Amino acid sequence: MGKQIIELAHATVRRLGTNILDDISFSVNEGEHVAIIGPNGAGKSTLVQVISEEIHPLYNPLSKRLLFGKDHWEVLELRKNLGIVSQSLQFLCNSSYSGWEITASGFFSSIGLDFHHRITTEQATKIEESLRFFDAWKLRDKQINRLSSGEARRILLSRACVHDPKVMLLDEAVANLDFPSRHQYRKELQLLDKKGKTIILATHELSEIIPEIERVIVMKQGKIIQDGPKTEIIREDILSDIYGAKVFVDQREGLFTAWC
Ligand SMILES: Nc1ncnc2c1ncn2[C@@H]1O[C@H](COP(=O)(O)OP(=O)(O)OP(=O)(O)O)[C@@H](O)[C@H]1O
Repeated sequence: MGKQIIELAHATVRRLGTNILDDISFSVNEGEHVAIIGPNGAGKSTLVQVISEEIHPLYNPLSKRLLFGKDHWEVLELRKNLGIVSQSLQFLCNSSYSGWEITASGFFSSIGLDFHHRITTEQATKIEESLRFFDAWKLRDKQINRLSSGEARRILLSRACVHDPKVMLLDEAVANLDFPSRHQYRKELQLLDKKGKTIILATHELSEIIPEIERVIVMKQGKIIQDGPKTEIIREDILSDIYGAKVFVDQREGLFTAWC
């Protein structure tokens, strides 16, 4: 396992008088993959946003946020190391930018392209490579708001990967995908693993947790209440306790599903 690339200590985020992240501490090593699960409102997206510096935790003398070994980042510089498909980026799908423009905007952490954005020949090559990698080259001229959810998600993944980030931060990236598209998405995650990326994904969909993801974090009410090997956490007794309802778990071909 590689060196530590994300380290959070005592991170608290407060909204409307409530701690929506409550004294969270955790770290991720280079090349490690982590799935974050937990009930609605547990704080999963907030944690992802803290990692990407979309949200800043409250100051506390004990708190720490080290990303790639540094505690201060210029946001655009930090984003070069992160490939993000977050809830807050989903609205990109309602824009009329083409698949190519959305992918290109990953170089600038922008929403589509603006008049001052100049794409170099080298960047154009990377845009094509990223679109082809996610089998989305044929979608390059199509407006994203005219694509299906699965097609749009492939464009968002192309955007997230175009600058060859070290870490992929994926928040509910399979929402609205049909079964074959989920299958395709898992293959895309496995390709990211083969490329040596660190994958951090927040999900309700346990089948998104590909065999290569071995560590699972469970959040509830803004806290991390479990953090460990997948096989020790995705269990009926533990999930039933977390969700407050009888949860059934099945495992097949290295993938889990759960239902109530
Ligand atoms: N801007 C905000 N103002 C007030 N409360 C907020 C704000 N953003 C999030 N929250 C609250 O913070 C809590 C955590 O939200 P978050 O989106 O991180 O949870 P989540 O685990 O990702 O949920 P879900 O699985 O439903 O997407 C929720 O109770 C939510 O209502």
